[in-house]
This record gives sequence, C-alpha cells and structure tokens, in this order.
Amino acid sequence: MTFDLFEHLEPPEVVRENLAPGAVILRHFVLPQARTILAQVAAVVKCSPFRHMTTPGGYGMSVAMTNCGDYGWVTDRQGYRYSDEDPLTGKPWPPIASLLYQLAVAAAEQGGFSDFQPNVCLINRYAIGAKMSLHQDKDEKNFTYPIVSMSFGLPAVFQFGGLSRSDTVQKCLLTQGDVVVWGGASRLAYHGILPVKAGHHPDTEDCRINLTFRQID
Ligand SMILES: O=C(O)CCC(=O)C(=O)O
Ligand SMILES: [Fe+2]
Repeated sequence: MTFDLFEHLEPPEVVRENLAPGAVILRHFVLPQARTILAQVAAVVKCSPFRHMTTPGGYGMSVAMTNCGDYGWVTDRQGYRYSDEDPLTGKPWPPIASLLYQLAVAAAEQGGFSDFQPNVCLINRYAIGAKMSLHQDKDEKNFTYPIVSMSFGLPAVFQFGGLSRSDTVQKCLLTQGDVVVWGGASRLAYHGILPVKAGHHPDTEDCRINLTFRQID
C-alpha cells in the first residue's frame, strides 16, 4: 500500500496581515479554489479575450486585460472608464461566476466591509516582465466600496503606499491564493506591481493572474 504524505493535509489557514487602516492581506484566502477560479478565468477569456489596452497618453500596457461582470474597466485614447460592453466583441462582458462573486464578498467581509456587491471583475494577466505602475483606483464614482484583489500563478511584489504618490510604500510578495482588500481610509491608497520575475507555476505556467473586484453604481 502506498501512503501519500500530502493526501490528508488541510488547505493552509488564512493568515491576516494588516497593511494600513482599511487594508489587509488575507493570505491563502482563495487557495483551495485556485484551480477552479483559473478555469473560470479561461472560460471568460474564450468570450472576451485578453488584450493589451492603450493608455490615454498612447502607451500600450504591459499587462493584458479582460473583464467579467455588468461593467468592465477599459482604457484607450479617449480615457479610462467603465463600459457595459466589451469594445473588442461589441457584446456584454461575461458574467461573474457565482463562486467568484461569493468569495469576493466573503473577502470584503473579512476585511471589514460588509455590504459589498461587486459588479466589475477586472482580470489582469502579467507575463514575465509585466508591471503596473503606482496608481490609485479612482475611476469608480463611489469610494465607499472596497477593492478586492486576488492573486494566482507566479508571485509578484505588490507595492502599497499612502494617499500621496510620494508616500513610502510597503512591499509585499503576493502568491497564489492571496487576497488583498483595501477600502475606507485606504481606498485611494497608491499601489502597483513590480515587474514579474521569470519563473514557472504549475497552474499558470509563465504568468501571474490577478482578479480585481469593484462595485460601481
Ligand atoms: O495586479 C495587482 O495585484 C493589482 C492590480 C491593480 O492594481 C488594478 O488592476 O488596478
Ligand atoms: Fe489598482
């Protein structure tokens, strides 16, 4: 009889790391569901493929993006905005799968935000070397709702600063299954992702996937 040492291991416990008032990392929060979530991302991408959008200033973003939900975040020469249809397909974005929705709501709750009903899920794909410069999430009309951000695949360094671009940043390595929630006093905190280092992950191969849930009304 063979004995599998790992067969009966429980998924790792969720570990809270407070970043700032209103901001927390929930380590491993979606680790047990990671593969299911990545399969749901693959299903979204079949309808609304990843694409490299252009900033209003005319630069191509290194991160490839798509969305699911009632609205999706888009950028082109006309500016940053939310759109109820995918400009690539002319169709509505695919819906947010129920598991994803429930996990985002549960993470927000753990972060101290109890009435979160996300209607946007921006999906970011970082190839090796891709990054997201320090920015604020401020295209939403209402800042009472938090941002819930889930990480999968290759690790990446998340920078989390203050309300001014020049504030010092904390650097946190995010790995598969980690969730960051920020709202309240931290809702407009500057944040970003340093260039993803070369590596291989069994579930995503050579990239990092990030899902960012927002509620816009
Ligand atoms: O990839 C991440 O962890 C952050 C993504 C982000 O800040 C954004 O999509 O606005
Ligand atoms: Fe952001």
